[in-house]
This record gives sequence, C-alpha cells and structure tokens, in this order.
Amino acid sequence: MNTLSINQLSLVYKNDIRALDNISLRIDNGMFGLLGPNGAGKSSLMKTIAGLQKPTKGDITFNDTSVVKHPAFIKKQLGFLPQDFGVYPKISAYDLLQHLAVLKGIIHPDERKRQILALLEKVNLAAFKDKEVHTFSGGMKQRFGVAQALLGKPAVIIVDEPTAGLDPEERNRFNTLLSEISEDVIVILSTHLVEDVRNLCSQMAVINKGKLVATGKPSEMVVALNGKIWSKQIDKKSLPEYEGTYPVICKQLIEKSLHITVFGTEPPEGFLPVIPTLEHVYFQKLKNIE
Ligand SMILES: Nc1ncnc2c1ncn2[C@@H]1O[C@H](COP(=O)(O)OP(=O)(O)OP(=O)(O)O)[C@@H](O)[C@H]1O
Repeated sequence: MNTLSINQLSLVYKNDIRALDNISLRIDNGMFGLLGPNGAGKSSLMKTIAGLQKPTKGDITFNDTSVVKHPAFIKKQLGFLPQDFGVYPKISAYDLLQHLAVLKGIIHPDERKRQILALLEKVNLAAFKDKEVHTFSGGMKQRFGVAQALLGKPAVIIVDEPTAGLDPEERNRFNTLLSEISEDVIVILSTHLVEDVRNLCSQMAVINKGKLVATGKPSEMVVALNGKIWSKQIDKKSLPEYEGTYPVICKQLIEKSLHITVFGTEPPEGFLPVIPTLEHVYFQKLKNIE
C-alpha cells in the first residue's frame, strides 16, 4: 500500500497569491478525485506533490519520506499526464516512448523494449506503434499519454484534466483504462468534471481558493444529502427573490424553463424532493452551504 500524506500545506507565489492554504489530506492506493473551479489551486497542489515546486509551509510525505526534503524520491516513482503535451516530435510512438524511457532511467535495452511493447498493448495502441503520435486522434494521444506516464512502473500517477476534448466514447475508454491502472497505485485525477469523479474515484477532495472545503468518499457524501435537496421550476424574474430567501445550490434550464435546486433540512414551500447527486455535493461545498 502506498500513502501520500499532505500536512498543513501552504504555497504563496512571489506575486503574493496564496494558491494553497493550509491543506491536509491523506491519499492511499486507488483513484483520488481532485475537484475545484479554475484557479482553485489544483495544478499548484499537483506540482507540489510531484516535487516540482517547494511549498511555503507544511510538508508532503510519500511512504514516510518527505517529498519537500527529497523531491528525487517521488520523482523516481511518479508518472505525470499533463493536460496537453504541446507539439510532438515527428517520430513514431515506439521511438518516442523509447526516448522517454531513457529519460526516466530505464537503461537496460531489453527491459525498455519489454515495457514499451507491454504498455502499447495495455493502452490499445500496439497496432499503431510505428505511426507518428501527432497523427493520432485526441483519444489515442491521451492513451499514448497514459503509456508514457506508466513507464518505469510508477507508484503515483497524476492526471490533469485528462478527458478535456475527448468524445464520449473515447472518454469512456480512457476512464476504463485509468480505473484498471489504479488498483495497485495512487492515481490523482484533477478535473472539473464531477461526473468523472463520481464514476471513477473512491476518494475525493474539493478545493476552492486554495482551501480544502471537503474530502471523503463520493458515495457517502452523496448519501449525506438525502432528504436535503429540493427543486422548483420558477419564473426567471423571481430568481433574485428566491436567491435572497433560500440557499440556492444550482440553477438549470430544462426545456427553456428555469429550475432552481436548494439545500434545506425541511421541505421549502412549493418545492419537490430531489435525489442528491455529487454535483449537488460539489456546489454545496463550494458555496459553503450548511
Ligand atoms: N507560477 C505562478 N505564479 C504566480 N501565480 C500563480 C502561478 N501559478 C498559478 N498561480 C495562481 O495561483 C492560483 C491557483 O492556480 P492553479 O493553476 O493552481 O489553479 P487550478 O485549480 O489548477 O486552475 P485551472 O483549472 O485553471 O488550471 C491562481 O490564482 C493562479 O493565477
């Protein structure tokens, strides 16, 4: 079992932006979803976990070794799948993996070849090993990204917004691949797609403005909202009035009419009960509605 322990972590950039504010989290094997709006601090947290930048305060330990004091320790055991690789060199998928494997320190040629072929098989790209990666579809590029992240058998894999720009079928295939991988390692999935976290992650955290606003098991967090979510179709003009009266979690246009969802321990007048979803949990925590 691997354990990543984040202890009272703060990060203030040179421009005085407090990107992380006293975050404490424990992450074990399996898929961990990191949710938050743009600018919440997700990338800052992932870069700090990866040992790419030092926090201003606090510590991160991976299997009891400090990542802050010994960044090389985690770097050796980490696979990173960024949102976008930028431009690919004009070489085949196999040759690119070869090159990246050397950079990762897989020095033995036979071991390198064995790992690369096994990974191409795993991500379903074996038939395309001689094709140049820049000719791949979005989904194929993401699967190639998984293959490169898995080189060297990492114990921690960080994926940043991996399904952005994928069509639904590619997204499904990619998500299945991620969940297969996460059985024996830590996979941290940073995203703003609540549905992906619901489908894939056994643990999650919500961060907002650098602060941890919630952490737990998605299924338990949803159950905790049972009997507390209510919805009503309203007239657009009366929205400000409703917003002034009730803790509104979300607003949704359904077939051109406006529906509002509110949080409440008692049923509000004229509202109907709604089965809670992780999206309700997300907005409730972001808006700090109790
Ligand atoms: N290198 C940097 N120097 C200064 N400020 C930064 C730096 N990187 C990020 N920030 C700021 O820190 C805050 C958190 O940014 P971060 O990129 O970690 O958020 P995020 O949750 O990953 O957002 P997104 O989903 O948009 O990538 C933002 O206000 C951002 O402008």
